[in-house]
Amino acid sequence: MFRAQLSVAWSCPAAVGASGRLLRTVIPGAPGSGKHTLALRITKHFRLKKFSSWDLIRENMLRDTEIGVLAKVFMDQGKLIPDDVMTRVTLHQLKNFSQESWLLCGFPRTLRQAEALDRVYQIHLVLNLNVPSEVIQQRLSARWIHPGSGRVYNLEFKPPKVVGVDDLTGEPFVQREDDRPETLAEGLRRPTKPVLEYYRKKGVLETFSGTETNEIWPCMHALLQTKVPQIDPKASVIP
Ligand SMILES: Nc1nc2c(ncn2[C@@H]2O[C@H](COP(=O)(O)OP(=O)(O)O)[C@@H](O)[C@H]2O)c(=O)[nH]1
Ligand SMILES: Nc1ncnc2c1ncn2[C@@H]1O[C@H](COP(=O)(O)OP(=O)(O)O)[C@@H](O)[C@H]1O
Repeated sequence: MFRAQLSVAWSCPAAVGASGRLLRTVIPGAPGSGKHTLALRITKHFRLKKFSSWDLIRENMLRDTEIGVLAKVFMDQGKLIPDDVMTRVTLHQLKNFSQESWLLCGFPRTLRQAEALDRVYQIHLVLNLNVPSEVIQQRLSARWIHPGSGRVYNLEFKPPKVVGVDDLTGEPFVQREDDRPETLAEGLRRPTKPVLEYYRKKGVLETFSGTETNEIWPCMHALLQTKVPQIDPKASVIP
């Protein structure tokens, strides 16, 4: 059993965020490692604007854009979307938020994406999730999503109010094609080792190991408290 722990010493000066400097954070994360669940908690507690690569892709797929059609081909095979496409949509989205602190969820996952991001923005903090593969397999077999909004459920961890339908719209939810054990086993959607090594060398990588999001969250919360203003400093860490 893993214990939630920070395996790398905190490296950024405590003044970041508190000094009013913009904080650029990324949470790359393997499928099922809990990055979306944690990113939602982060934005509930801290003044960070969240961008999720999955939201960007999903919106394009729903609108049937050229990018959406292309993305679907790769996603259906359980693969990552090509670097140039993913980088272009992400950087385009960030352009309008040059004066805000942000959190990128699911990007970058390859060295090329990290380098492209670096050419435009200095990344101050990388939240790396280290969750055992067998735990991931189990979670994803129980992951259901509402395709319209991207809201994520889990029959064990975050069950809907009514089985089979989205809490807000009452519309049916579905399982993702690419959450099949066969596609996951290939590990094609994991952030690659070079991308993590790239950030480790820059001294911005913070690794959280654990089998439960609720175990990782207090550690992540404690770290973020030193770097970015909280929405309500008196609010409890409990999500
Ligand atoms: N059993 C269990 N499920 C979790 C936990 N954390 C997240 N989940 C669920 O696992 C699935 C994957 O989490 P998600 O945040 O979507 O992972 P992502 O693919 O890294 O964004 C979702 O269905 C979550 O509701 C946990 O600690 N335990
Ligand atoms: N940074 C990225 N580079 C390439 N493809 C991506 C990236 N982020 C998301 N995608 C594509 O969108 C899909 C859904 O994204 P997300 O929900 O974040 O993935 P997962 O749960 O698989 O980690 C991914 O499986 C992948 O096909």
